[in-house]
Amino acid sequence: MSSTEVPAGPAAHGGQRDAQAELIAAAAAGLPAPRIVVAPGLEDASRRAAQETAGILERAVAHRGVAHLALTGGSAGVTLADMLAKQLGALPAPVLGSIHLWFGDERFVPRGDEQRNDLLAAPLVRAGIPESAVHRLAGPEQVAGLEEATAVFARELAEHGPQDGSFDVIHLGLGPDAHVCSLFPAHPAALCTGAMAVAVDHSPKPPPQRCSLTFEVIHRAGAVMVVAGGAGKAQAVSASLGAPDAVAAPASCARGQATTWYLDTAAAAGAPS
Ligand SMILES: O=C1O[C@H](COP(=O)(O)O)[C@@H](O)[C@H](O)[C@H]1O
Repeated sequence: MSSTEVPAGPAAHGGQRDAQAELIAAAAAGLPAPRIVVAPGLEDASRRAAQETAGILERAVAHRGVAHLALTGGSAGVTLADMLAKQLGALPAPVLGSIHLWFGDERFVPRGDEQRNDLLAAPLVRAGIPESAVHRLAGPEQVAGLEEATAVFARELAEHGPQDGSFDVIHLGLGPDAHVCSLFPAHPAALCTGAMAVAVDHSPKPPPQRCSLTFEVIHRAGAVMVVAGGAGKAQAVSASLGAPDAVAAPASCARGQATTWYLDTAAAAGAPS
């Protein structure tokens, strides 16, 4: 099945969508429950995540000669990128030269547009990650449309991405509606199975066209790190740390082989005690 086929898309009937939602929730429920780390502020929470990320990537390069990290956008993405640049800047050049950067989701707007998540790669490139190892979604000025951009991205993932689609680390921000990547509540694209990347049209959050990794890829990751700060995220935290439900709270299905939520105290107000 190609990445551009969205089996749970508008053409999919309700029963099919229900079945895919159940499949995703069951897969998430079979993975280890998230560990929760609470820090005083978003910067501290991001620093903790960045420290653990740098350690995992360094060990991956030592073992396999290569490491793959998917970054997030949004408020957490900004602090995470800065903290990570500090941590990675301390690693030897050959390690930095073996790290590949991807994006858990990207907005389908022109390259360089301020809405692009991939602008967050800048501090990491300044820290020593080669620009050639930054894997960016094509913009509308480069391809015919979102479907083609998603297909090209999925091909790049298959050819140059992690073996078996297993990222070493995936960073995820948390939307106030409990979305992760561009997998939104009640949006058919969130239920895509059988593909690594999915085209997300009519996103409830602007811009309306995006490309996202799927839950299948998130579930295969060695480490999934959800980072969130602020009281505005507390309700989403509460909705997401219960039983997995891909439709009502996609973040509840955001689990990998190991999952950690790094929260500041305000966001952690929504976490179970
Ligand atoms: O649109 C997006 O939103 C989420 C969360 O963003 P925030 O600004 O509410 O923290 C982000 O994780 C995702 O990567 C991004 O594209």
